[in-house]
Amino acid sequence: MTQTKKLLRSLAGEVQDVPPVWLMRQAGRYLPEYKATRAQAGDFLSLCYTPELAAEVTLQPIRRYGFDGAILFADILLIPDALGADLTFVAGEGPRLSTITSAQDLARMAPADAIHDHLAPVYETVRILRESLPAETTLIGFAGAPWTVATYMIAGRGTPDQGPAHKLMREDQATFDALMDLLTESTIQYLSAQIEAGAEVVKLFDSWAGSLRGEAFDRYALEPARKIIAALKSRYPDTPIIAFPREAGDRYIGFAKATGADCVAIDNSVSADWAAENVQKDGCVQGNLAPQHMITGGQALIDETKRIRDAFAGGPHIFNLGHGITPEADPENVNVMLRALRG
Ligand SMILES: Cc1c2[nH]c(c1CCC(=O)O)Cc1[nH]c(c(CCC(=O)O)c1C)Cc1[nH]c(c(CCC(=O)O)c1C)Cc1[nH]c(c(C)c1CCC(=O)O)C2
Repeated sequence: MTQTKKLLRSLAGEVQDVPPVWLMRQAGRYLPEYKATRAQAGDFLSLCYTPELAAEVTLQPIRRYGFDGAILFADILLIPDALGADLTFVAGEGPRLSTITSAQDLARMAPADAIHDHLAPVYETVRILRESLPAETTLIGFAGAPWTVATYMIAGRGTPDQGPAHKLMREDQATFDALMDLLTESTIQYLSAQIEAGAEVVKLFDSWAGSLRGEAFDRYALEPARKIIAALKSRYPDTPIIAFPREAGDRYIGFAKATGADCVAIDNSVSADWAAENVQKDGCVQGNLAPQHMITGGQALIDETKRIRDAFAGGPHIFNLGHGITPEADPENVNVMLRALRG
């Protein structure tokens, strides 16, 4: 079928004069309407698990900006929560979970196929969104990649260097590998259910891929992505998949080919010129404006937006940031970016 949605056209390999655009974390605390709905929900997890409210915050940035992609409002830590990791979000401090530092800790987790009751509200959010999004907007589902999710499950919180996860990998590889396998299987099941409910694209966030080097990158970033993508493609061959091995550096080269991803999202630690030459030669790329420009704005935001658009103009491209938009961003700067991009 020939695609009419802009985002799906780029994912199918089409080169467009004006690329489709959406922003990581586009539903978030920089928007006053998000803060209002979050207050109504009470806390972040209640927002994630209340389909009508999760759908509402997903739609807010679409109404305000007309992005080409709407990303399901949820979180990568909902899989650990569904597995029994007792997730909470401490205001101003981020996520807290039970820790996994031994085979006994891991044995307390539920099996992969037990996640669906807990995650049913997320699938319901997807169904609501497919009915309420504008016809031209593509719905993106997502999950965290096993390594990134494992770093939170092992440490019980976010860590600057993923130290606890590296330690478990080194000292008890059997437990580490078993956790990675559990997450790989859970992710296949979770993303399959999102696609069944109506997600048109899925994205795999490996936010901490950059702390894996050499053979560890192959084994714990590349290989799980390959397995997940192969399983999804065998069931849903027409659903495009975006992989985001953040801060992979030169390991971005060949990542799409090695994993079967239709698009690789590029963070802003590499230049657009470099990524166009080395990564986009294999297919669609997404990225890679530095999120700080959404705080600072001005002519630099306009110039950078155009420079990135032009650097990627020779191949399929989805315009986005290199990482999530931050709470300090000025909502008006998103309009400045959109005018520069589309004008
Ligand atoms: C590592 C990670 C997480 N979550 C996510 C990642 C991977 C992407 C990345 O690297 O940023 C992904 C994510 N988190 C959220 C989305 C929703 C969709 C969207 O992008 O708009 C997505 C795709 C909502 C959220 N997830 C979170 C918020 C803020 C919660 C709030 O409203 O207080 C949002 C909008 C909370 C969250 N969630 C997570 C952390 C560490 C935190 C706390 C830090 C913070 O507050 O930003 C885990």
